[in-house]
Amino acid sequence: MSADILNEIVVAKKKRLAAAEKEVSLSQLWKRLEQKTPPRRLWPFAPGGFALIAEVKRASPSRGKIEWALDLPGIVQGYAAGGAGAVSVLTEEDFFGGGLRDFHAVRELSGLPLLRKDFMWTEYQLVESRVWGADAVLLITALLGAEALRGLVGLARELKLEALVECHDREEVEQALEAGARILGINNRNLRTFEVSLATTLELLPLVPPDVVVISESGVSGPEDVKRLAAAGVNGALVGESCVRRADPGDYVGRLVSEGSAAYRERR
Ligand SMILES: O=P(O)(O)OC[C@@H](O)[C@@H](O)c1c[nH]c2ccccc12
Repeated sequence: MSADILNEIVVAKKKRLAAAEKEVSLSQLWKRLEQKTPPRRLWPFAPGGFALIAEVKRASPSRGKIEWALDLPGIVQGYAAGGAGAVSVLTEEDFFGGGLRDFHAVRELSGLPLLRKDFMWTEYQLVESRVWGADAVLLITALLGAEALRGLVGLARELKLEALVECHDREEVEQALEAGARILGINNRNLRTFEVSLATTLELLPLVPPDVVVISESGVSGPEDVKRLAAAGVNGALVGESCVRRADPGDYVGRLVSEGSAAYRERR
């Protein structure tokens, strides 16, 4: 596997996209959208509070297989019982073992707001996300660049999808804010090198105005991490691996939510 995994993922995704467009055209997707109910808000993720996005993740390029044969109903019920504010579902097939089939299954299992997590740069993918019942989508600044990001943030707004705009450094935070992002995801993992450090979130946090929500993504491995982030004023954490590996995802998510919320309240 080459060092620049992001490019490899994009190459694979392009093939998948071409196949999808052959099956269902963009205009057919827009038509299907007409029958859909409006998306839910990511309501707990307001500036001034702390909430958790728990992720459904079978595998990743950095870890290989994490929980390949997930017990989806068990995990999703656990996430809801533990008080997760939203669920993130990986739909990338070739490197994360996900898919829209997982997304659909989770949609059927849960009334929680759902984030579609994929590598997206086209109108087709955003409309498709809404058709499959997504409430929010991930937009990766490193993948898009400033101009494309601005276009997709606008399109997401038109579609009434919330956008979690992912950044990893100062320049990307600036691009995301200029694009009009209201929910910023600061990824502690460098998507090119896989290095993970919670310090990334803590360092970039002061660049973000108070009315923009900040979610710390990746590498959260327990309540201590969540406490550290919430105490610094971070509004939420997106947690995958450490949640899906648990035999008791509900208890674990419950602890993350209560410790994070307490640390956020007690912060000043
Ligand atoms: O499993 P972790 O380390 O808790 O990470 C979850 C999530 O942040 C990670 O899956 C992620 C963040 N940004 C992404 C972009 C694409 C794919 C995956 C991701």
